[in-house]
This record gives sequence, structure tokens and C-alpha cells, in this order.
Amino acid sequence: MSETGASKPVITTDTLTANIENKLKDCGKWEQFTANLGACQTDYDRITLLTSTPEVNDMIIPQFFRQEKSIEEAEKLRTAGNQHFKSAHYDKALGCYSQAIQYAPPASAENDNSSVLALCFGNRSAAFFYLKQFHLCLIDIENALEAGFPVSLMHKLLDRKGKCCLFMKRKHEAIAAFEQAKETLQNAAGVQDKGKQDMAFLMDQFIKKCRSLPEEKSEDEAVEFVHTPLPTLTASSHQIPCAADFLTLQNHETRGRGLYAKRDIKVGEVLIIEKPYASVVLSDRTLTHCHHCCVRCFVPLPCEKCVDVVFCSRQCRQAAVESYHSTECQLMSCFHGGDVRLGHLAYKMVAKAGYDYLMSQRDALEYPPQKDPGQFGLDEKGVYDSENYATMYHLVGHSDKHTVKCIFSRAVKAIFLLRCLEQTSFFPALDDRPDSAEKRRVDACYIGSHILRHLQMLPCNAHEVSELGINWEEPSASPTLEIGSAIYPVLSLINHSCDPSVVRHSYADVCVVRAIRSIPAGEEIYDNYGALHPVMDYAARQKHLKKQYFFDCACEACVKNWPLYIDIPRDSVNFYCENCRGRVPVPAIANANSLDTMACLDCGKKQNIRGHILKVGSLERSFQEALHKVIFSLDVEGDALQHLVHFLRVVDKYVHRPFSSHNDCQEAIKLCYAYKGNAYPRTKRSGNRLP
Ligand SMILES: C[S@@+](CC[C@H](N)C(=O)[O-])C[C@H]1O[C@@H](n2cnc3c(N)ncnc32)[C@H](O)[C@@H]1O
Repeated sequence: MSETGASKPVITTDTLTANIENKLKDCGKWEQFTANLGACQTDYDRITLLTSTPEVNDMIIPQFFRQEKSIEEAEKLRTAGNQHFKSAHYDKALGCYSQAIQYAPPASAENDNSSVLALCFGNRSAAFFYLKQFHLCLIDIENALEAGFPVSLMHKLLDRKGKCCLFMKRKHEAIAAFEQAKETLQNAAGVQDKGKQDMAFLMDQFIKKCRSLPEEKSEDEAVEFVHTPLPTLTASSHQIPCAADFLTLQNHETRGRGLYAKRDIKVGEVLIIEKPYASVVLSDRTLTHCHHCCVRCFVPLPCEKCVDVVFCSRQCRQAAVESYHSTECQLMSCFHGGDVRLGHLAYKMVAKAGYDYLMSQRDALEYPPQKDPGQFGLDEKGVYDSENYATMYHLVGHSDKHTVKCIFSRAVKAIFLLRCLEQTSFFPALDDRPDSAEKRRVDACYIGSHILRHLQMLPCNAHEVSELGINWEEPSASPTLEIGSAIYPVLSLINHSCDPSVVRHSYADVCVVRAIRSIPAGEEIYDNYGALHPVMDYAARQKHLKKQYFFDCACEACVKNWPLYIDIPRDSVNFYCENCRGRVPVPAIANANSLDTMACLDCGKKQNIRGHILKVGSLERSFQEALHKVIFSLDVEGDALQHLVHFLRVVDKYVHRPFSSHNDCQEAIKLCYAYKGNAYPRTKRSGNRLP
């Protein structure tokens, strides 16, 4: 790795693959090489072939370009921030201070300019204060104190803390901060005695004001900045701990493993709350979203060593460093320059599992004790646990269906990532034993085979981590933004339908799965793989699913060729036949009283379903009102969501899909749930400004 940090041109792994292909063609070895690659049976054989072919191996040298922490750069950015601050451009000042914080090295024994980081935090706290973001200001004051804020300026920081607490009506904290501020005045540099007296007088005035405040309980606003509190499962499954106890894992002849309902599941019930085994934020979000949990950072905290990632809290930073960040810190620009995309996730999965685990589990992973593929990933107690690496190892990869060229490009990427891993402390150091180098070569091929395996399975198993980009003017037009990618071993068990029964939402990087239509006992749970029947026609859906997921969809919407949303007939609704669950067409729900007996289109039986029609019709008004509240005002605090859920439960009982009101209701419910998860900005009035 370059120790100089000098800028070097960076080549993407796609270009690298093309260059290697050209080189092999130029020397007439391409045909034989691809034939050999096509004949390889395992990922280990594939990695071994590429690494033992000099024309390939010698070209896969990641270019390491890293930007170091720099006091000079930090000071430059802090000065720019101060200029914006003086002109009362607090938003711009905030941006500069956040960048300065990225570059400022933390305090250390060798680093006598240690207060730069603390000063940057202090400056940013001032910008938050003037933006009236008192909660965020307090966090940065704590950051400044932790980073060693200079004693000579401490009175200013504590005075700001007092004022923040006063604005937030935290009476006792405010008094304590002003008292402390007064005490530290004696150390204030460059302030005459008279100035100190004036300041102390003002602080006393504030203390008086605080004392006159009523006693109030302060509320923790922190969670509201990013998402509402996580829901809970009523009871969790013994077999799949992050899933509800009414789900079970089964194997289907053509669809493979899937999750099934053990009892009737109602619209709105929570089925799964899963933390990913690993997640990554997208490369354009690395300075706005937490590297560990993907949540939007309002007070970004830098990594202490690299300038490329931010964390939302000390806890996340510590968890990342202890688990995997030490094996990627300083390599982030290499991943971005190499444009490895999902490769970073594959890398992180292997880094998190660790060398010792992967070596010790080699036999168990390659030759699982279970004979039935439907049982793969279950541990010795029969538990399918998302924290168990074996669950991911056995996710469907379809490696037999990829073209040789595709395997080649993924294998190049895997070796690129392996070389990155080799730059870190992941592998044990070579020792003096004569076979040490050879053992390392074999180990490296084995670790590389895991990266390649994940690169093949991630395109059909990884999920996005999302955030609702709230458009307060037109809530129904709020886009769902992709902020990261993650691997959830349980979610990955859910098969696809173009008419899904569940919907997923992110709370930080935790995924919450809820029922979006009624699911009868025994039915399989269906997610959607980006091919929804109301908005994508049959041919486009089939093409997408075949290309990325290698199957022909035979869901009800596909088999019955349901129309697109805009083409769903509005002049007639099909109710369930009491005899055969077939279709009884009803021309106008509103005129149910005038309707007589009607015949089922499927079994021909005549019946009077006026009672059912009236039940649906009686909800029409509350449904429309709730829909209006959600779609036009994103009013999710009242009972709108409850009305929508009730409407859907009743409609599901009596009416066949497709039914346009069913779609409208589902979309409104999804918007409510999306708002409860990651959503930004969460308030209409001020928004939460992004540093
Ligand atoms: C994310 S995995 C789902 C879990 C998978 N069935 C398993 O056994 O691990 C996606 C893969 O499952 C299969 N699959 C998903 N939905 C399907 C469907 N509706 N029909 C047939 N196969 C399906 C396809 O092979 C697809 O690539």
C-alpha cells in the first residue's frame, strides 16, 4: 500500500476485467482460459485458476489511494466555516465544520495540536445553536468536551450548553451548566477582569431565569430525528428468532425454501424484525449516513483514522471498529475507485466472519451435516439465526446459471477484494515455517472463494436500506431513496410474487416486515423483487425476474394476467362467491340496497351477497377520509392508519383483487409505515437540516 497518500489514477474493476480479457486475447490464451474456467466446479477452483494464471493475477493490483487526516486541511475548512458563520450563513458553516471534523486528527500523545478536533466540534455546536437545533448542539458540546476542548475557551462552551438546556426547558441541567461556566471564567484567556464580571453577571441572570421555570420532564427527541421506535413481535419463533412465532420455514419443489403462515395473518401485523448480518451505505452517502447502521447522521462523528466514513454515535463507531472497520479503514477510497458496489458488502461479510471462523468451519460449510437443502443454514439446534454466517453461505447463488464471462468478471472483483483484505490484519502474519507461504496461498484462495460466492448470490439476495424522502407539499410523491445495501438471511428466504403479501421498511438498517394484505393460514409469504403488477406489465416483470433471479413467475397476477392499475375496471367489483370463492360481479357498491341476487361467473350459482356489499360500502367514507389525510397531509398521528388497515382487512374478506381501492389503500398504508421508519425531513415546519 502506498504510504505517501499521494493521489494515483484509479481504475474500476470493470475496466480491469476488460483489460485482462484483452491481454489474454492478445496472447491467444482467452479461448483456453475461458474453457478452463467454464469447467471449474467450485469457487475455490475458479479463484485458484485466476490466481495461478500470471496474465490475470499480475494485473489485479488494487491502487490504494488514501487521504490522511490533516491538521492543515482541518484548519482550512474550519476557517472557511468561520467566515460563513460571521456572515450568518449557518448552514454553510455547518457543512464546512463537518468536513473539518473529518480531517481533524484526534488528540494523541504525539499530536500537540490536539485541540483542532475539539475546536471544530465547538464551532459546529455554535452553528447548531444559531440554527435553533439545540438537541444537536448539545451532542456536539459533549463531542467537544470528549475531544479535549481548551480550558481557556471552556466558559463559552458551557454557557452555550446552559442556553441550550434553557431553551429545551431542562431546568436543572441548565443551572448546572451556567454554574460550571462561571467557575471556568477564571481560566478565560484574553478577557479582562471587567469582562469576566460582566459575563458572570449575565450567567447569574440566566440562572435566575432557570430557577423561575416550572419543573418539567424533558423528552428524548433523539429517536424522532431518524425514525419512530421499532415495533415489537408479539412472540418470536423458536426456529427463526427474528420472525414471529406464526411463521415457519418450508421447502417448495420449484421455489425452494420459503416462509409460510401457520395461522391467519392480518393486515398490519409485524412478521419479521431483522438486523442485517452486514450492511454498507452507498458511496454517495458515506458522509451523510452512519457507516455502521446506515441511519442519517445529524451530528456526524468521524472515524478516528480515516476521512471516508461517518458514524451517528460513539456506540456505532466502537461496534464497527471492534467488528470489521479495522479491515477496511483506509481502503474505502479503493472500494469506491474500484467501483466494487455490492463487492463492498461481500468484503464486509467475510471480514466480519473473520479468518479463524472461516478456517475452522470449512468442512461444515462445504459439506453441511443436513442432507436436505431445505434445512441448510439451520444450526445444530435447528435454529435459523441471522447472526450465523452459515445462513448466508447457503443463500441461493445460481452459480450454475451464470455465463463464464460473468463468472470471470466476478472472480476478478473477488481477487481485487482479496488483495485489499491482504493489506489488513485479516490474515495471520507469515511465519518461518517452510510451508508458510504455500499455506497462505491456499488460505487466500479459500477466503477468495467466499468473496466470489457472495458476489454471485448478492444480486438476488441483497436488500436495499431505504429512507423516505418526504415531500411535504405532495406526500404521495415522496420517493423511497436507496441509502445502502444489506444482507438479511431471513428476508432472503421470502420468495417473490407480483402481488406481494408483505412490505419492508428500514429503521436504521433494521428491516421491519409487515403484512400488506390478509394471509390465510398455510399460505406462503410473498415479497416483491421490484416487479409489481399494478405498475409493470407482464412481459417486463417476467423479463426482470428471469434476468436477475432466474425464474419464471407463476403468481396469481401473472397467471391471470391482471391489468395495470390504470386499466383496472372501475365500473364493477368482483366479490367472492359464497359457494366456490369465484367472482360475483357487482356493478356499484354504493347502490347495494337496490341489488338483487347475482350469479357467480365461475360456478354460476345465484346468491344474495347484499350483506357483504353493505359491509364494504359502509367503510367507504371513513376510508376516503383516511386516504385523503395520509396522501395530502401525511397525517399519521391520528387514526387514519387504523381506518385504512380496517378497510383492507374487510375488503380482503369479501372482494377479489385486483380492486383499485385495494391498491390505493395499500399505497397509503405503505406511506404511513415508511414515515415511521427512516424518513427525512421529519417535520414540516423546519425540517432537520443536514450538516
Ligand atoms: C432470495 S431467494 C428466495 C429464497 C430461496 N427460495 C431459497 O431457497 O433460498 C430468491 C430465489 O428464490 C427463487 N424464487 C423466488 N421467488 C420465486 C417464485 N415466485 N417462483 C420460483 N422461484 C422463486 C429463485 O430461485 C430466486 O432466485
